[in-house]
Amino acid sequence: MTAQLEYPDPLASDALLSIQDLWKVFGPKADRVPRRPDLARLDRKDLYQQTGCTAAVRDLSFDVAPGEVFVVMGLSGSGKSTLVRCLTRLIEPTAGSIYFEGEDLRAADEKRLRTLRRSKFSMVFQHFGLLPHRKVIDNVSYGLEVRGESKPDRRRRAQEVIDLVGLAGNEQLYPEQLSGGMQQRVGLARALANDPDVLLFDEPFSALDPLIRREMQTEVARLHREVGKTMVFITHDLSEALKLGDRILLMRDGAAVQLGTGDELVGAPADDYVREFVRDVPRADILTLRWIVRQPRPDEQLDGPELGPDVLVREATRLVLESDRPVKVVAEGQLLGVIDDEAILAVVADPDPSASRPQDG
Ligand SMILES: Nc1ncnc2c1ncn2[C@@H]1O[C@H](COP(=O)(O)OP(=O)(O)OP(=O)(O)O)[C@@H](O)[C@H]1O
Repeated sequence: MTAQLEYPDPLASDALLSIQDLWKVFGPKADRVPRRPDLARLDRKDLYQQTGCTAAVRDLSFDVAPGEVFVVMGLSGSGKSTLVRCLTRLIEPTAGSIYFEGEDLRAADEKRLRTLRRSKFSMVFQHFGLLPHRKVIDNVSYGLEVRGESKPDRRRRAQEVIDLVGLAGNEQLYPEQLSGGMQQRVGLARALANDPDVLLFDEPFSALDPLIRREMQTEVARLHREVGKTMVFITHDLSEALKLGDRILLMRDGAAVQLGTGDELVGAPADDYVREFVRDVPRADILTLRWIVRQPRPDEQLDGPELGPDVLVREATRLVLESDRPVKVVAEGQLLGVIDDEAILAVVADPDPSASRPQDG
């Protein structure tokens, strides 16, 4: 199975965000590029040579489901920041449509957009964007102040989210008195204070050192479990994408290379570019038994232990290797197939992701 790019129908879908045929082209007479197939199909270099334009976002279509963590991943310059800014029209798209809760955002006027940006979306930036002369509590409640909420309401809500992100006790400090990780917690608290429908993260942890970065990823995963917000999360870091993303959109030169779950990218890379991207991922930590189950042979005894298809290969390794019979993979009482030592070792020991193929069911 190769993960498919999705082409959503905003009227039919229950997506929170639905993006269709979205383009952002920078340069002279940019709007001719999406309209003219002879220009639209040029690669980055040729497009620039012929028109002086760069397509930062190139014909993207995808849905984000309510409650989903949707990760946009790609190397520097692949168009991630431009894409996330197009979603709320902080950058005006050149072509395509954006539906949010069924509303056509490209038809919204500036006043409506400001209201939406203030009440429905919150952004968390790489460089925190905190106000240096305001204490933590006042940074967190700033958005509520802009919205005109009363002081007691602001304080109550700010304290709630400060507690939620683990900043209690630091309310009266100024940003410069905090470490990078703590400053980003303030950024998170500020984003949550507005109680938005969607949190947009633009490489929020890139400036943090690796240990703090991992801690913050765990924090975001926990917050997501606790508050269940829809998140669009931009990163160039594959392990971060795999850790956080329900689905991952991999971009290259503005275009979608693959959209799928982490295990789809790792187990069924759409092309050599994705294969190279995921080459060093420990596959046993990402692939589930679904990817390596096979039909039993007629002579095989089917009285071995049972596991579900969504168990990670790493977690199943010991049981499978210790069992003298094939382990059965069972979902809802139905036998999907079996796993043997060979299948496990192929994933644990074989670095080539093209070796695995998922089984249906
Ligand atoms: N205002 C602009 N004018 C012209 N070109 C731009 C502009 N903004 C972005 N670009 C170009 O669009 C492409 C995508 O940029 P973008 O910043 O969205 O990528 P990115 O994946 O977010 O990269 P990074 O991680 O380095 O921020 C790049 O080639 C960039 O040079």
